[in-house]
Amino acid sequence: MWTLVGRGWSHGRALAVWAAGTAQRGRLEPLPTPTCGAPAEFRAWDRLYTSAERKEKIDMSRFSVENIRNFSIIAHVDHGKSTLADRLLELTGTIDKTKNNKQVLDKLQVERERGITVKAQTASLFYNWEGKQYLLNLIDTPGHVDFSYEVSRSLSACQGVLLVVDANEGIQAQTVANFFLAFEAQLSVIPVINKIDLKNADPERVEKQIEKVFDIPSDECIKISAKLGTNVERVLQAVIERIPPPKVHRKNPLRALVFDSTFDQYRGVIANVALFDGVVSKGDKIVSAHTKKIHEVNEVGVLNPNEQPAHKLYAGQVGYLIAGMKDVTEAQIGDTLYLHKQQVEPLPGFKSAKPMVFAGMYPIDQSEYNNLKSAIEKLTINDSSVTVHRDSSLALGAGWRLGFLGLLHMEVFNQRLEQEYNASVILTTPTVPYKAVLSSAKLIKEYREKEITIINPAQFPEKSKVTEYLEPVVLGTIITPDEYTGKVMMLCQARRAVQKNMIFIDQNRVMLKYLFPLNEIVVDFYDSLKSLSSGYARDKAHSVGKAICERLKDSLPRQLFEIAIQAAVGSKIIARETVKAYRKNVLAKCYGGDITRKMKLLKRQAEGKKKLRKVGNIEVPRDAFIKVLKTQSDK
Ligand SMILES: Nc1nc2c(ncn2[C@@H]2O[C@H](COP(=O)(O)OP(=O)(O)OP(=O)(O)O)[C@@H](O)[C@H]2O)c(=O)[nH]1
Repeated sequence: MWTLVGRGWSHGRALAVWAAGTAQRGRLEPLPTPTCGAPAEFRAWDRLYTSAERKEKIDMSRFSVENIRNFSIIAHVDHGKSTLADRLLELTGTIDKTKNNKQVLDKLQVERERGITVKAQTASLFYNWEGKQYLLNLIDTPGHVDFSYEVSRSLSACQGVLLVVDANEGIQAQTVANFFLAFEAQLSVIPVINKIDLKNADPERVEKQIEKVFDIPSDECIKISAKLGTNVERVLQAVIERIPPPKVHRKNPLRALVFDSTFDQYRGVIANVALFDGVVSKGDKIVSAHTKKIHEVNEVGVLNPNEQPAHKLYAGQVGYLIAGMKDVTEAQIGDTLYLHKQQVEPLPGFKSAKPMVFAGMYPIDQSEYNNLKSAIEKLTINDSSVTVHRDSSLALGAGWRLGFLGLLHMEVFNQRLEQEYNASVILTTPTVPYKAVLSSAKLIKEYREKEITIINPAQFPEKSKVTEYLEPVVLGTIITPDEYTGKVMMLCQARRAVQKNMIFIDQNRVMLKYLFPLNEIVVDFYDSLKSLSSGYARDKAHSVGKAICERLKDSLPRQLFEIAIQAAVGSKIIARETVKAYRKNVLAKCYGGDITRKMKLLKRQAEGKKKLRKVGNIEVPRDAFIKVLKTQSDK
């Protein structure tokens, strides 16, 4: 839901979170050079789990509801979720202990290259403890704020979470945001302090922070080293002891929540489901509460972490289901599946993800339009949070306007297009959506709405048609060392942010909450924040403007008159370049003759050029736009 906040509007649960003064990986890192094919490590993992090696169908009835735990790992970026997941998979014998087990659940090439989790993955772990066999369903979640939509949907299938905090860095902005997602969903939270092997680790200080910020007694924290495996077994035991089994009924008719879905070109949609009631098996006819379409189930199973077919899935369990659906829209995230002729009340679904950053995407060469179209279609099948509208531009030709959850999401999408579909694209500078409240009944009738959402700057309505413009705002959390507080506050004010809260989380760390206009932070806020803490804040407008002018100068064909290229911020010109005119030799036919005749000819030429300059339109070749846009995206 969009709720109006002051003169802006805010996104229901989306928290923009940033951290200052930390050594975490940057949001706006340049893209690594695309590589073709999978890295060696990736191939090794694939070889371990080819479908030919799948085991016999597994009998899941042996796991009664009391012996099931559904949990997730949440943390700030880089605090060690994926490493902990690897250790849990090893400890439960789900994967062999080898040195190659690095981020086993991160299957996408982009995830491995950037070392980030983008897509939440599920793994069912079988674990014997005190004479009982437990089924522990682990759902790995992305740490970056752009993917917090993935976090919240993963959490809806869980009863508890492991909240991982780095023993050196302590609580960071995203630790706070993720904790509150779990808290709102009323999940049990097990705090895990990771990386205690680091030289600068200070687990006692982090314990105190956890007590202060989340009100969790410090003796509940488990101190581990996911890298070395220290104390990881205690984490598994805490999952069993502190997280309750799911509250479900196996005798009731089937009620399954779709919490993720992927598309396989041979088998169709593979839906990840959490069963709240009933049982499902091959041959069952199921109905989607959303589309009302009937499908026959071909296969059910659990992810271990590769697909492991099962005879049946029972309430309380988490697994996958294949039912001949040809498009992920037929198994939308948040949808409820039930048995044909046994209709049930649908489970509360998810709020659909709202794209917050829009950019134009065009093929570098228009003849590639259809290939790119099909690549975008395939990729969006697996990422339903991207929106696609057809668009065209005089300069760049036919293309699309795509909506993303954030800038990193946009970069990852672009990188996946390049790596998985070999597509080369031009992306325009990202913008945020605005709303315009229309001024007259006639206009409201024309647009069939009181308020229109504008995702393309070219479609901004005239001022006379509008009573008010609204912009999206986000609640941001910044955690910074005390010494930078003043500078950070000045930066926030300069970005039109309104302070909401400020607390000291320990002697030298401050947590600030601000309401930010999204447009002010979407592109370079994180960079500015980082440069503040490293002491080299600078104004980028001049250098960016100059670089664009220089590129345009090199790309524009010369004309008979001089062309001035200027970069402006508002009405202030910040950079200028000149494309020199061709000079026709008007004196060529003037053999000898006196000097006044020559002067006259030159004067006439200068006047002609002046006139030309006034009326002269220049045609900017498509290439020039592409080159300019490329410099921007290279930044
Ligand atoms: N020294 C030390 N390093 C660790 C430990 N756990 C993880 N790391 C390192 O920390 C880095 C980040 O770990 P990941 O497991 O990828 O972090 P993550 O939280 O999954 O990251 P995202 O998926 O991007 O959110 C990697 O270089 C790990 O090797 C630990 O216990 N000790």
